[in-house]
Amino acid sequence: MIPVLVTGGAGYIGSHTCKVLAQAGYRPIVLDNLVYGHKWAVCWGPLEVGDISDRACLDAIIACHRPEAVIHFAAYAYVGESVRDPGRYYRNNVAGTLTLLEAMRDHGIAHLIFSSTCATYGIPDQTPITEDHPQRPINPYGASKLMVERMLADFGQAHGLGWVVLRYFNAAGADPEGELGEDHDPETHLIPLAIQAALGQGPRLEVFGDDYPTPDGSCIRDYIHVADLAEAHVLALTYLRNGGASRALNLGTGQGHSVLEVIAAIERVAGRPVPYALGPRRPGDPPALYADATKAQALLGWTPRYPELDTIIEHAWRWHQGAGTKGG
Ligand SMILES: NC(=O)c1ccc[n+]([C@@H]2O[C@H](COP(=O)([O-])OP(=O)(O)OC[C@H]3O[C@@H](n4cnc5c(N)ncnc54)[C@H](O)[C@@H]3O)[C@@H](O)[C@H]2O)c1
Ligand SMILES: O=c1ccn([C@@H]2O[C@H](COP(=O)(O)OP(=O)(O)O[C@H]3O[C@H](CO)[C@@H](O)[C@H](O)[C@H]3O)[C@@H](O)[C@H]2O)c(=O)[nH]1
Repeated sequence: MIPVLVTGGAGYIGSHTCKVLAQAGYRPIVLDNLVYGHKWAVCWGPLEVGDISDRACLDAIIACHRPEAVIHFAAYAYVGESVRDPGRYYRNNVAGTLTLLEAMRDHGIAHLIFSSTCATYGIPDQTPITEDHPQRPINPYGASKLMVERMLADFGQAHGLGWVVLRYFNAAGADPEGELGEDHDPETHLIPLAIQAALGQGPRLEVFGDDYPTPDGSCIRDYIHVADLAEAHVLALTYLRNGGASRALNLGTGQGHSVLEVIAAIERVAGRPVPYALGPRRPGDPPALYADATKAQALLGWTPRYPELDTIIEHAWRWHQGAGTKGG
């Protein structure tokens, strides 16, 4: 089993990726400070509780497990909070990643896969968004991710680090086998909030804006199944290990769905209404974001297995309805 260090592997996308890594013959070593992650979500290898900005901790973990590569999920990812408290984002996402990169350099770890985001594009000039679209983030969260992308390019030039930057669109859904799911606290994402509203486990959903220049007036996003994201990481690892050149790749289905379409899909899947109210726009929300993900398909041989919105929601619904959260 090839050891791979997975920072943030107790979180939503990281835990799903560990499962697929293990199935592909890797040994995921999770490093997570458990600020947002869950112990119960680490099932396919050891959990090291620690922080990416703790150099001594990184040195000890790397010396002990000798990972061949790093998959780097650990970050804070609340857009609104990043506007109110940018320092928290630059310190954790940028400075923390710098500590990780220096440790990798000093220990001779040559490959890194990084969780970036469509939020680095800001408000797009055109959709679908291709990787060469200008990156003009409109909030500190997106800016922190773009800064890391720049650091990776520089570490590649100077130290020969090989990297794949994966720019996810909207991660959604849950493990098709029901072992894992989305359990953010606080939760801000549309699909879990709408499901919680349908289950009576949360307040009525507020639709952020119905006056956007879109067919039904609500925002359009590209929802990508978390299991498909997980698969892309394993393929990106294979790509780097086979000598592939460093690249940034969009991960999405290429299909946009409006907030009102998502609500309708949840009502269809759940067979019950989603209580919601129309509200004002949320500051910083671009009207429409969806990916041109043909590069990831061409380069990694990646094709989403669950591109249909109803399937994504079915898996999320099953997760929330069953365990809800394993943490209780
Ligand atoms: N969820 C999305 O739609 C989405 C979209 C684009 C990009 N991303 C990026 O993907 C990654 C994973 O997102 P997620 O939704 O799984 O988030 P998450 O919060 O569930 O997972 C992040 C994990 O990182 C851990 N962590 C944070 N800071 C750490 C630190 N300093 N040291 C060690 N562990 C730390 C947290 O405890 C958590 O378990 C993040 O980098 C996020 O920015 C997510
Ligand atoms: O209560 C809610 C929550 C969301 N929305 C809308 O639903 C869509 C999706 O919102 P959300 O699930 O919050 O995700 P985004 O804000 O689209 O995702 C951003 O936020 C992520 C951080 O978690 C980033 O990493 C992504 O790249 C970035 O696109 C947006 O149009 C929101 O306006 C609502 O109408 N009501």
